[in-house]
Parts: sequence; C-alpha cells; structure tokens
Amino acid sequence: MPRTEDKGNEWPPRSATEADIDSWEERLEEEREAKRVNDEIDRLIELERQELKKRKPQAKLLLLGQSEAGKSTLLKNFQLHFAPKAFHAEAEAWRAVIHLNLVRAVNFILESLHIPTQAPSPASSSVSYRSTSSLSTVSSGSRHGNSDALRALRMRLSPLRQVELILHRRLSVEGPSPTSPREQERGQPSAPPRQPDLAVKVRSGWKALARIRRPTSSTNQDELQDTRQIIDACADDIVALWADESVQAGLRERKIDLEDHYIFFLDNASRVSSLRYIPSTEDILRARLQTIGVEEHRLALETVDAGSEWIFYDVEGCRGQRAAWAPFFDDVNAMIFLCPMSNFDVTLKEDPTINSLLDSFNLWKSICESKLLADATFILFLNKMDLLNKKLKSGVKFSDYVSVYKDQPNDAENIALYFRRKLSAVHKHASPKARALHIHMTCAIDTKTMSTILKRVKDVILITTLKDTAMI
Ligand SMILES: Nc1nc2c(ncn2[C@@H]2O[C@H](COP(=O)(O)OP(=O)(O)OP(=O)(O)O)[C@@H](O)[C@H]2O)c(=O)[nH]1
Ligand SMILES: [Mg+2]
Repeated sequence: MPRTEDKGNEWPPRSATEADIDSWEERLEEEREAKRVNDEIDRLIELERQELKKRKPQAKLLLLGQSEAGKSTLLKNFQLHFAPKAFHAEAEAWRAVIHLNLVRAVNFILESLHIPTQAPSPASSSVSYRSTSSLSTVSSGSRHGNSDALRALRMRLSPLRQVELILHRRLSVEGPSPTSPREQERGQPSAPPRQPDLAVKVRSGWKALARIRRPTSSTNQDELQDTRQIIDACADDIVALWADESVQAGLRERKIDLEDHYIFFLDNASRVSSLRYIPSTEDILRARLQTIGVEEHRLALETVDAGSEWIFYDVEGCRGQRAAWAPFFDDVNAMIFLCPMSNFDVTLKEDPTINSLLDSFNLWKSICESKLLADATFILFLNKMDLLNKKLKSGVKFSDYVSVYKDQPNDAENIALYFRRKLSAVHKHASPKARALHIHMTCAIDTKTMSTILKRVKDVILITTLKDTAMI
C-alpha cells in the first residue's frame, strides 16, 4: 500500500503492521459493500415510486343518503357508463329481482283488496259487503259487476304466492316474509293493509345466486326456471288485474299509492313476464333492491382511464343503520350524497313521525359537520327531479310543506334552486374552507342526463384521487 503524506499526517501510519492494514482494507471493503446495498435499495424505492406514479390511482367513494334516495341506482349508472360490459353481463341476475318486484306488487294488490278465492255464502257475503269501505272487497263498483271475474283472476294468480316465496329464498331475502299461501287461500278479509314496505332485501352475493347456470342440474336452478314459466303463464291475468277499473278504484279508496317502480313493472307486465324476457337498461335502473348494511362494490373502469378501479361503499339508508356508516368515512376520496327532492310531502317508512325532507336536510348537516370527512370532496346529487316534477304537476304544493318557500313559484326548477341554495349554505357553514362541493340535479333513471353529469363527476373523481395520490 503506498503511503500518503499530508500536513504531517501519514497514512497508513509508519507504526501500522501488515495485519492492521489488512483489517482496515477489509473494513473499507465492508463499508463500500454496505453503501452499494444501500444505493441499490434507494434505487429500488425510487423505481417503485415512479411505478406508483404511473399506476392508475384507485378511488374510494362513499354513497350516502336516506333510504330510497337513489344511491344504489346511481351506482348502477356509474357501472353502466364506465363499465358497460360488466353492467350488461349482470342483466340475467337482475331478472329474478325484477320478477320479485312484479309478483310482490301483484300479491300485495290481491291481498289488500281482499278478493276472496271462493264465492261467498249469502250470509258471509252480506257481512263482508256491508262492512266499511276500508274492509269491503275491491271497490264498491265491483260488488255487483265483475267480482266473479276478479275471484277467478285471483284463483289463477294464486301460484304467484309460491313464486314470491321461491324468489325470496333464492335471493336469500331478508326482512318481512310474505304472507303464507294458506292464509291467502282462506281469502278472508284481514286487517286493513298498512302502506307496505315492499322493498326487496337481499344479502350481498345475490347476483351469483340469481343466475341460471346451464345445463340446469340442481333443484334450485330448475326452481328458478319454474318461476319464470309460472310468471309467463300468469302474464295475461296480471295485465288484466292491473287494468281492471274496480281494482284501480279499490286502491284509490284505500289510499294505496304503489311506489313508482312497482307501477313501472305492472305497466310493463306483459313484456317483463315473457319467457324470452331480458331486462333492459331502464328495467335494471328501476328495479328496487334495498341495500343491507354497507356493501363494497369494485368497479374496474372500461371506457375511460381503463385499468383504474373505483371502490364504492353503498350504504343502507334507514335511520337505524346510520351508526354503521362512520367507519367508512375515514379514507375516502369523495363522499357522494343523494337528496331525493320529491320526498317533501311524505314521512319516513321507518319512522312515520319524521318528514322525509327534514330527515335529508338533517342528515346532510351532520355529514357536513363530520370531522372524519374533512379531507373528502363532497358531491351532492339533488335526485328524483322527474318525480318532483310529476308531483307538482299533479297539484301538490311545495310551500304547503316547506313554509319558508311561501309565495314562490311551484315549479321544479325553482324548487331545485331552493334545495341547491339551502344545502350549499349548510355545507359552507359547517365545512372547512378546503372541502370542495359539487352539486348536480339528477334523475337517476334517465340515462341521457346521467351520461352528461357523470362525465363531469368522473373528472372531479380523477382530480381528487390524483391530488390525494400526490400527497402520499
Ligand atoms: N323516478 C325515479 N326513480 C328513481 C330515481 N332515483 C332512484 N329511483 C328509484 O327509486 C328506488 C330506490 O332507489 P335505490 O337506489 O334502491 O335507493 P337507495 O338509496 O339505494 O335505498 P336503500 O338501499 O334503501 O338505502 C328504485 O326503484 C329506483 O329505481 C329518480 O331519479 N327517478
Ligand atoms: Mg341501496
């Protein structure tokens, strides 16, 4: 080893032995090796960082709002617009849900109107028909005219009770079980019907359960095929029941307002009941399936930014379930809130003492105030614009239910503007300045308007996610 002399410092020192020099060299070599390993680790970390940057970010989105606000319908829209192949691939699974929506509505009508299955004896008929209108059979108009025809109709539609039970079981439906067929067969007037909670409730994973796999080998799959054949055989009678004047009058007499989606499937009963039926996009968007708990849905984008994944958390909107939402507030990029504007004149199904609109406003306020969502972007959908319009056109006055709206025009655009101002003021008051708010007026079953709106929402989600990724 050559000696170096620098300002009197000599290296290695003259006193160093050969052994010392060897050990120093060994140490130097070890240090060089350690540095080489460290550099390699740094290089790999940097490579990974670059790779992460290149990889499409994953967005986490939370759907919130009261029950029936349209959260799951909005999720279907996201799927339709950004993962259409996956959306259409699920059409067959939706058929069972749509059939359950239809038969549930039919069975409810038959049950509510107390159409006996057997001709009443003179004595029992006098008791039945002399009762008050809420307990009389169908409507007063049917007493003399077509009650025999309705009775025959009911007899022919009775297999739909069994179909409802099978579809319930098939989809692992939770919630109130349908009235037993034996009770139905007795055909006796029971207590006056409550405005029902007809919502179809299923557990997650139902889509796999609802598919018919061919060739059909198990009893379950044959069973599902049987239900389709029964519904097909009942098609004309379902159409006749729904078209019957006395049935319509009976529903009006009992103040039974079937929900929009049930009316839609009854109006389309002939098409929906056909053995060749494949659900259309609108059918799928209209199908009502109540969410249970909090469901996670992963959307692999196909049309834009292919390869990215959006994870949606779709919650059950009932009041009793809202405490379960909080753990999902943390760590989401955007919170999407749906406020159904048409619900101003109704109360909550789960608590008839609470006005639905007030509940939505209060829910929005508490979400805006949530510290757990401090970093999330807020996207607000003022939904059910079409139903708001329809209601106002039927003569219902918004100001009768919202007194501060007095003396203002009873039209949907103006009322939507009121919602917009009111909800953004709540947000502004409750929310830190940094939290962004994007507002859209929507009709979640209108694919054309949703397409335009979702294009804008997609940009918001991408920007939000990229910003959050950059912060990491
Ligand atoms: N006419 C009309 N119907 C809508 C609209 N949005 C949703 N719906 C219907 O309203 C019903 C309820 O919608 P969902 O999406 O199931 O409601 P949700 O908020 O997920 O309700 P939960 O799961 O109970 O919390 C469905 O039958 C939808 O088709 C809308 O803008 N207009
Ligand atoms: Mg839902």
